[in-house]
This record gives sequence, structure tokens and C-alpha cells, in this order.
Amino acid sequence: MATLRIDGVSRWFGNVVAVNDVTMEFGPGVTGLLGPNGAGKSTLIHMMGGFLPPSSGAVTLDGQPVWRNEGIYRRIGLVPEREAMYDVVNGYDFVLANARLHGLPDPAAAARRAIETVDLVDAQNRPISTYSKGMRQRAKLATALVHDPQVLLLDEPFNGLDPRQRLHLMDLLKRMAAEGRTVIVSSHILEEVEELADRIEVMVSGRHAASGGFREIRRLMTERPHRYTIRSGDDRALAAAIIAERCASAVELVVPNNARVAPGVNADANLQVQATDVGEFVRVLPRIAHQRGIRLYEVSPADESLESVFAYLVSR
Ligand SMILES: Nc1ncnc2c1ncn2[C@@H]1O[C@H](COP(=O)(O)OP(=O)(O)OP(=O)(O)O)[C@@H](O)[C@H]1O
Repeated sequence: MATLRIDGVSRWFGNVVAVNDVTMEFGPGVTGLLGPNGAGKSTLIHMMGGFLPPSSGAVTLDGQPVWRNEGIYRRIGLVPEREAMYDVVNGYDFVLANARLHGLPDPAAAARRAIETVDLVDAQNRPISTYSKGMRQRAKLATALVHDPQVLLLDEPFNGLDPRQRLHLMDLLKRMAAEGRTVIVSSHILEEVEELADRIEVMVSGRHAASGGFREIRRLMTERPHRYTIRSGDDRALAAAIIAERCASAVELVVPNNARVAPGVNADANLQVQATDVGEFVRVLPRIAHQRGIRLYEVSPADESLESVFAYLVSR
């Protein structure tokens, strides 16, 4: 059993703060590290893996600092996001080289075991250049597993995998966790870690934004206020009706300077609506439009980008 602890950790590169005063603890089982691009997930994973020192704060494994601690490196395996591999080498030799780097007593046996674990035996003698994305991912995983680490760190391991390869990797990671390992998987897609992770830690802009089970994180993301852009046959009348129904906290009529304001002919005007209860709003809107004989031309979420969802989590 291994507990990885991040205590008040920050990491900056010049004047870019990649990780900002983060405190988290990871125990046995699978934890999803979720956040949009640039949130600081890779930087955090590299610090957890002992590849990068924190600028301040401490990363420890069972109380021992990770950075520059050879004994600890033996207990951690890291699967990096980047694809760079020695393409001319075959899978077995690639894993064997890592077993030797770790100074294992029987590197050949360790390499064979790791290759079996990731189900790459049939392809082990082929050059890596002939591997599919999923096979490459498995070869990287085998190198990270070759020294039988208690902690496994995987940076965006599902990127580019097809559904079958994804299921295969999920099963493998679940097995690793069932054996008592501490498995940490980063992703920018909530659904990707849904099935796999017992717990999810959310990072946004270098900060720790939320943590909990999949359902809690999903609820936090969907229950936030939503903004919609609406184009209709009579924006003014619709705005008044929406406000009267109490399912929105704000309605703004946006009329570009050069647009005509006559109802029904003003294609550039729109309503910006801040819906308080999304379920209620999408139910009520067609009804009130129909009752008043107002045509709806467009109803689209204005801020559904992943960044805005995450930004909401940080601003709570
Ligand atoms: N070596 C570096 N030098 C300068 N800036 C860096 C360096 N590494 C990371 N950063 C910056 O730190 C921030 C966090 O990057 P990081 O790669 O950790 O995020 P991420 O959540 O893993 O995103 P992605 O999924 O896109 O890799 C970004 O603004 C990034 O540009």
C-alpha cells in the first residue's frame, strides 16, 4: 500500500505558474486527475514521478520525499503523454532496456512478465514503428511496470485509443488497482475516467478546483448556471416572458449597432439568457414561445466549452 502526498506544492516556469499551491493525497485504487489543457496535470504528474522538483512544497511517498530519492523511484512507474519512442527497436528490447536501467536482478524475466501483463506477447518481436497507437501505449505501460511499482502514473493514456483499446487499458488498470496499487490517470474528459476512477481530483489553471466521486463532479458541472444565446421572431416579447417565468436570472437583448430592430427581420439581434435551472428552462422555453406565437430560430448554449465548465468549478 502506498500513499502519495502533495503538500502545498507549486511549480513555476519563469513567470508561468503551472501548479499553484496544490494539496492532494492519493491512496490505493484508481484516481482520475481531471482538467482542461494547460491545467497543470502533466507538471503535477512529473513532480509525483520524481522527474521534476517542486518550486515550493513537498511531494512524498509514504512520508519520504520523491525528488532525488532513488529508493522511491523504484516504487513509481510513469507512462508519459508524449509518443517519442525508439521506433526501430522491438517491443521486448524496449522494455528490457528499462528493466536494465532499473538494475533489476533478472531483467529478461522482468521484461517478459511486463509484456505478458500488458498482453503484447504476439507483437514483442516487431519493431515499434509497426505498432498501433494502442500497442504503443501498452509498450509504454510495460516499461513503467517492469520494476513492479506500487504507484502507477499515467498521463492522458486514453488519447487516440479506439473503443476496444480503451476497454482493454481500463481492464488492465482496474486489475492493477485491485492488486493494491495506487493508480493515477490524467484526462481532460470526465466520461473517460467515469468508469475507472474511484475518486476524481479536478485541476483548473494550476489550482485544485474540486474532488469527489464521478457523480459529485458531474453534479457540480451540470448544476451551474448556464448561458444561452437565443434568436427568435420577437426577442423583446420573449425576453419579458422568460423573466416572468422565473427560470432565468438575467436576460439581455443584444442589438448590434448597425442592425434593424423590427421584430422578425433582425437576424443579427439575439437574447443572452442566464438560466438558473437548466432542466426547467429547456422545458419552459418552447411552451412560452408557442403560447405567444413567437418563432424560435436558434437556442444554443453560449458557454459550454470545457474551460468554462471548469472555470465555474474554480469560481465557486
Ligand atoms: N517546461 C515548461 N516551460 C514553460 N512552461 C511550461 C513548461 N511545462 C509546462 N508549462 C506551462 O505550464 C502550464 C501547465 O502545463 P501542463 O502541461 O502541466 O498542463 P496539462 O494540464 O498537462 O495540459 P495538457 O493536457 O495540455 O498537457 C501551461 O501553461 C504550460 O504552458
